[in-house]
Amino acid sequence: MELLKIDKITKTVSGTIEITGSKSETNRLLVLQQFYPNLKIENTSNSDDAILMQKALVNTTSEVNIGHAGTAMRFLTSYFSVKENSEVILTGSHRMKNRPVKILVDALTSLGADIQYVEKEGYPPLKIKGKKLTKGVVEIEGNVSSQYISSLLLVAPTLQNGLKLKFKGEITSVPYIKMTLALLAELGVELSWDDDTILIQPKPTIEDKTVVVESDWSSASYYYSLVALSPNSEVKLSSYKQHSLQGDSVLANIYKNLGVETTFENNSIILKNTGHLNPSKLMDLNLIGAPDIAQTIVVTCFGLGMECYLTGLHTLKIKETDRLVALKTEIEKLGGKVEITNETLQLASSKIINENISIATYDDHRMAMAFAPLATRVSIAIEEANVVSKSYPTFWEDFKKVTS
Ligand SMILES: O=C(O)C1=C[C@@H](OP(=O)(O)O)[C@@H](O)[C@H](O)C1
Ligand SMILES: C=C(OP(=O)(O)O)C(=O)O
Repeated sequence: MELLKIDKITKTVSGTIEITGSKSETNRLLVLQQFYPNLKIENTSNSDDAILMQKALVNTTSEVNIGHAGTAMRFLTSYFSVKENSEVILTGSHRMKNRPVKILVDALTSLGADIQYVEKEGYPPLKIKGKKLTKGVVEIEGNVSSQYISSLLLVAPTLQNGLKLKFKGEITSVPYIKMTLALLAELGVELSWDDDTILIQPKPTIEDKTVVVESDWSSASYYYSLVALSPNSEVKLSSYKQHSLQGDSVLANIYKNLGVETTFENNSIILKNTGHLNPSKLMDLNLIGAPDIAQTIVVTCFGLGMECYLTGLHTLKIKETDRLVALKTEIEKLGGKVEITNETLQLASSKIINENISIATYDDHRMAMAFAPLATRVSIAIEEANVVSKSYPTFWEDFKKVTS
């Protein structure tokens, strides 16, 4: 699928959709399942990134190519470092070769790992020779990506003395670190987090355990946007919990201010357009804990003609693309006005002026999915629409189901 043209939506948005398990939870549990084979996982993510992860973990060849899957790249760096007697080249897409891993590689090397850069220092591909790591204390910078920390935490209970991890400076995307710790705790790993130090005790085996993954909140964000932009709309999504491990569940609170009410019913959430919205209100949010929903929120505000000021966005520059630049470029094509710095984005209250604009997606699934709800306003086209498969392969079928 190359260019996907979406006609202006005229129908009231409604319907029921099943979304598969969180990509983040799935990728953590898949690593843990290698250490604890009696762990069973249900409602796993059907995303490309989870499938790539699953294949990489059972790889027997000399090279693993992880494509665009950043979380998988970071988690596998630690996984292969502790896999004794293995040797692998861990590589990825062109973009992956420009997403930094030095902080993680330095931390693993200080624990005794054998990792070499194959091309550019600080970036994949990596040549990793797996060995027993005998050290158990590490210091790490926390402000670039939480994935480095989660990566270390996931292998920590397999180290002979566990791990004492001390942060240097601020920490970004904290809910993802808490998710990692919560999953370890669910498997019976003893751990603590006090001030700047996390302690993980060794855990060679676990009791039989089945974990049912909650569905993906980042994927749910596109329906929040669609409902916010569509009067009288109602969409039901399964399977969600009121007490989520996913930081993106903050969506339910954020979208209250964008006219969407969330009701938890059995295992589902029902999103309803309340019609209560004050478009002259400024959306002023710090998204340091939920970076993946930034694009969705900016586009919703643009569609509603609202001003929005987002902070805590410094990690967006090193994701699938530079998401700050991508947002500015594409919103301005439609007639909006956006100002960005390295960590903030300001959207002026503006109207969509141009129709039938083709939105570039920059190999970024979230660019495609975030802009789709603007079809409630104008006919629009999405370039390379199949990029969505990175996290949500059935997105277009599901989107069509509730919009036509
Ligand atoms: O640990 C995870 O599953 C993730 C952590 C976040 O990355 P950063 O910590 O790099 O912001 C997030 O953006 C990514 O999509 C998934
Ligand atoms: C940033 C993302 O993923 P990753 O870092 O795993 O490529 C994402 O899914 O938005």
